[in-house]
Amino acid sequence: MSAFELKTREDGIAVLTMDVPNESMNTLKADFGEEITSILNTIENDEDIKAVVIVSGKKDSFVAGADISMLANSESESDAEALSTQGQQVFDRIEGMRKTFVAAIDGPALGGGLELALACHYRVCTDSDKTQLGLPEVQLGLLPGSGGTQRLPKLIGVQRALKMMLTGSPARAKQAKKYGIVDDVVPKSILLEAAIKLANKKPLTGAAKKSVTDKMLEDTGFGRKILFKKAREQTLAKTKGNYPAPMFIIDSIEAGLENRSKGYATEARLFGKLVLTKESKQLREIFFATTDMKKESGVEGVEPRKVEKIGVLGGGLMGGGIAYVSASKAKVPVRVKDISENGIASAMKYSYDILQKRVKKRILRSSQMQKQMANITGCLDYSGYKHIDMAIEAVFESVELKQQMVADIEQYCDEDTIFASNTSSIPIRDIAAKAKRPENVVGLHYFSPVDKMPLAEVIPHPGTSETVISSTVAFAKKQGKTPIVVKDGAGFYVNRILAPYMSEAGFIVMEGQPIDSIDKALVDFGFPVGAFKLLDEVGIDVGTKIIPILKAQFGERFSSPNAFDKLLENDRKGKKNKSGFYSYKGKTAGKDVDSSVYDLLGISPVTKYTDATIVERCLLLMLNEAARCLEENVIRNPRDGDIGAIFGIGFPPFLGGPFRYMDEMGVDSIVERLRHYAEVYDEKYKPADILIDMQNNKKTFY
Ligand SMILES: C[C@H](O)CC(=O)SCCNC(=O)CCNC(=O)[C@H](O)C(C)(C)COP(=O)(O)OP(=O)(O)OC[C@H]1O[C@@H](n2cnc3c(N)ncnc32)[C@H](O)[C@@H]1OP(=O)(O)O
Repeated sequence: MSAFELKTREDGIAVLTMDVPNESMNTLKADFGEEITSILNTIENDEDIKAVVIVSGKKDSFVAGADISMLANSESESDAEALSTQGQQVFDRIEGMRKTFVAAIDGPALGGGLELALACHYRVCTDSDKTQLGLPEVQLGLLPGSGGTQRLPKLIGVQRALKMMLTGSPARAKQAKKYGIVDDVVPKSILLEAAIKLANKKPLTGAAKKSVTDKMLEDTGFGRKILFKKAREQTLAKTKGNYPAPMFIIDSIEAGLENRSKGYATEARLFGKLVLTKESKQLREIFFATTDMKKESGVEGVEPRKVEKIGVLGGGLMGGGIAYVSASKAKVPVRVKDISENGIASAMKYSYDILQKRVKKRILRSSQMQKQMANITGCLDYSGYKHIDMAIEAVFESVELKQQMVADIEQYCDEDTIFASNTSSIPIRDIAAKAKRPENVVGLHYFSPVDKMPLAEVIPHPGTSETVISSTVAFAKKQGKTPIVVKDGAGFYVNRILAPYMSEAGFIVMEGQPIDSIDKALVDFGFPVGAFKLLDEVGIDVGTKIIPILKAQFGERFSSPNAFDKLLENDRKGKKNKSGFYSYKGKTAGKDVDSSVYDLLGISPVTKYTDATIVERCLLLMLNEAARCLEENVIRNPRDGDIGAIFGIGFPPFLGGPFRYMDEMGVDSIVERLRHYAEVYDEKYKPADILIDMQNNKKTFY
């Protein structure tokens, strides 16, 4: 079966439908080459064909880019470069045709899919929520390798194109029109009609309309020098040199502005290099892991119940975030219960602020915003709770309070209403201990800020029913989360591996190492923020609360510096009360360490350790604990452990997660370093049994 079908209409406009057999989404594959060439020959030679409209035969999607799995077949940089050149040549031919090509886009047009559309002379897309146009290659450690780095800057200007390619964020329909990526946005029902209208125009390629300032910056040698210098500086500040792709994107765009053929050659050569990098391989694995996880139900073969109406208990920061993702992503009515009207108002404001921004950016229409806001209502009692399918609890961390919430839900709601607790530290079995229907109780642990962090931990206790597990997993997915099912116990998975890493950063400070030097070492290594910045963000009170719980279950290896109690006695809670490790006063709020913290801790800061030692000491404890979690079946497999760490903590994605990283480094070397620190420093570094066993049997995690 062929992936393409060309049908010429009576008016001389040919409709080229792409529909890759046996796949849910169209992707571009190297072996389409011959077929496409033959179709283009037909189009060129058939005088009855005046113009071409490219459409997708798939429901709700255009083309999702080059086939990512195909890239693994490239054995050398030149193999991968050849893939890029092949794509460039096909798209060049389309652009150079004397017949008009129009891309009619409904759903995602990403990567190579958008590059195909950019090679067409005109583009029209639907106003569907699913429509998105972007070049997300950077998220795979790649660059747009089929002319994207050359055509997008021409079409929408260098600065906007740079931003889109460096972040990988796609544009929604309205934004795409505003930026000039598409010529028109129409309802789905008239997509073909609109495309045909454009097909009757001459085959001209579009160019960005620029302001005088943009012309100065983008179209003069001097301006470009400034622009690219700044882009490189900003990129390096963000990537710390850990990701090669963004710099290569800048190089390719710059080369193309100097000279067309140099631009295309640079793009292909650098694409070839990137495909073979370790970073891109790890990022591609993350893509495959997350697509696999989208298909999993949490319990094989157990159908989830529908969750069509929910309650959120507690309107604080977490409750507000949970209400937002439920109303806006899962699109279900949410009833927020709080003990004060202020609590309800703050939960509503959480959604209002985010939605308002989206309206301003033209991602959302005002009417859509109103509809989503109308999905959130509040109450001070349990009115409106009778028929909710799930109550998600996000109240203060007290087991008695949470048990009371379970009893309330059992009293006011239906018999099968699920009670999901967003506790970050209390074992779920304790919350369920007094429940009449413990089978309905489950943990559903989000990460702050809820609207941004993609992970959710689903935590059954031994009595949770399988249907409750699969229903919770399904609902978390509807909220846009990637859920992992983890075993009940202190800290579950993510906080359990984070805690020793954070505490170790604390011990290093107590030895006198400056706070900012520790944070910088961790950020340069690839973490999104340093340990102390993170504690300030999360709240020192909240962050340290989990330590005694972990220590009670797992013992001394979870100790943290006693001196941290002094911070709490001093009412240092972090950013929320403008008093933490960093200073939150004045213009540089959050940038500089608040030096009075050293007096409080009784230390005089002096640099003692190299970045490598700091990172190694913190990281090894995290890796060792992750290995223990696998050993104890807290996580189901290394893949869940990697995704959990990347999506929940921001473990450097280019390293693939703790388990892929250990495989990459070699279990031998991890064990050797752990033993070294256990001998010279503290026995908490004693390697987990699973690591020693793997070393003896020469095993890897994957
Ligand atoms: C030379 C070029 O410049 C290089 C490139 O184009 S690199 C590729 C760039 N494109 C991308 O990064 C887009 C990747 N895809 C996505 O982000 C998402 O799949 C999407 C937003 C398009 C759709 O998401 P969603 O609706 O949740 O569907 P999702 O489950 O992810 O995908 C559906 C199927 O398409 C597959 N798929 C989607 N994009 C794919 C791609 N580019 N390559 C291979 N498979 C892909 C998925 O693996 C999945 O396969 P399955 O049905 O066998 O499990």
